[in-house]
Amino acid sequence: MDLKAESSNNQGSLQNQSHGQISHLAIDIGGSLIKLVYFSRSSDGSRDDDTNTPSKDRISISNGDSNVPLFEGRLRFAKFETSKIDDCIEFIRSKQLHLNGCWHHDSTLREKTIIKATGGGAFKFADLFKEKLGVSLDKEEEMECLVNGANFLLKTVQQEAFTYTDGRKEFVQIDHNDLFPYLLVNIGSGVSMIKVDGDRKFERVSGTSVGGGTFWGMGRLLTKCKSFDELLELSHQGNNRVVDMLVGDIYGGLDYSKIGLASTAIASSFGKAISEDKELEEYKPEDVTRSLLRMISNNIGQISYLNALRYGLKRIFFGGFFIRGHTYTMDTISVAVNFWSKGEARAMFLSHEGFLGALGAFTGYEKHDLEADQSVQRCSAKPSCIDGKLCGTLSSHLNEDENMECRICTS
Ligand SMILES: Nc1ncnc2c1ncn2[C@@H]1O[C@H](COP(=O)(O)OP(=O)(O)O)[C@@H](O)[C@H]1O
Ligand SMILES: CC(C)(COP(=O)(O)O)[C@@H](O)C(=O)NCCC(=O)O
Repeated sequence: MDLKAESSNNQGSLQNQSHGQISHLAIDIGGSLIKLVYFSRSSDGSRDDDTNTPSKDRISISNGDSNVPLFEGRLRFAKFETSKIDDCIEFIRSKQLHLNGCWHHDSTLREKTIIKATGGGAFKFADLFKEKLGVSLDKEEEMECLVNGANFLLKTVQQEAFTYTDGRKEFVQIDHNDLFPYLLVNIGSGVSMIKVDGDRKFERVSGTSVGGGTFWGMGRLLTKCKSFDELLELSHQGNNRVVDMLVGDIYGGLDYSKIGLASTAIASSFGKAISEDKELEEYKPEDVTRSLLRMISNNIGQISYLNALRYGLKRIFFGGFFIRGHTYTMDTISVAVNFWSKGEARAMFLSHEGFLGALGAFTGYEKHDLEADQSVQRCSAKPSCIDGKLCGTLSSHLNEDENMECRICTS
């Protein structure tokens, strides 16, 4: 297949864009947030139109048969609250991302643009996308997308996984030959725990409904915070000991050494509230928030560890937007895993934490390649790294808009 020729045939539909040429939009519509990943292609082979990105900072797309780059550009990330899905649709429309999801080669089918989509919203909002943008959502299984996204990142991005202990972030070098098995814990609105044994080899072994949605929902009710970030910021300033009942509160300031509990350990989350004659308004919102965050993070850390123990897994990777790169959250989860495993298991975090599902859906474009369907051959364009054939090193950072950008450096 001559992908270059097809690409230039397609030029017409792309010319009107004021930014780099876009292709392969994938979307993950979760209970709380919508995540988008799309590929923005350099039109002149040297620079991204809207970014001044040096030409070495590029992701390459090959036709799957070879590693010869056909397109260069970058993967872009964006997110929206699911409750503001209209803003997301407007964003897609304004950037014309929907015109370049999976574009049919066959002119009779050109009207039928398909976008790879995952998460419950791919079902819930399919009609809305059809009605507002005229696109069909090609549904990819959510757990499969999470695993594909995690495996892709762990194999491709140099500084993707890191530990967080005692306020120190330390990147972990992943040995590709020794990646499996591991436990993937995705903390979204709810929490899924997946035992990953290889590429496309996995089993969802557990989950809990006490997750990110619980923190955001309860936090909102208890503090009247208007945004998730405000809630996180508050928790940063709080002291959970004002709200939580500690072992020392029960044991007259002493440790309960016989069962290994320090006087400072939490005996009962929110437990102090029962013994004090105080109304909610008399507690500082920052203390309540801190206690809530700690309760939820501890609980997830503990259940994760128990599942790792159940299946003999030493490594636990945490993803999902609940973590939000928040140091206190990561610290609490790390301490919980370390405490319960007596130092045997390690909590690791992912730089692209919230985009696992969307990236996994993005890699789904590969499948069309395998199906070798003439009508969808254009879909066989894919980042060569997804194929496992690395062109370079993917690096990432958070930009000011908190949209993450990641690039492949071809040096
Ligand atoms: N800007 C935000 N708005 C709402 N929730 C956020 C935000 N940033 C992080 N979160 C947290 O991330 C969770 C959603 O994580 P995510 O992985 O996107 O899951 P889902 O796929 O269920 O939407 C929310 O429940 C909340 O705890
Ligand atoms: C149903 C879900 C897979 C949906 O994913 P999400 O939108 O929360 O990312 C997730 O919320 C979940 O795994 N909840 C926990 C359900 C349970 O195992 O009890």
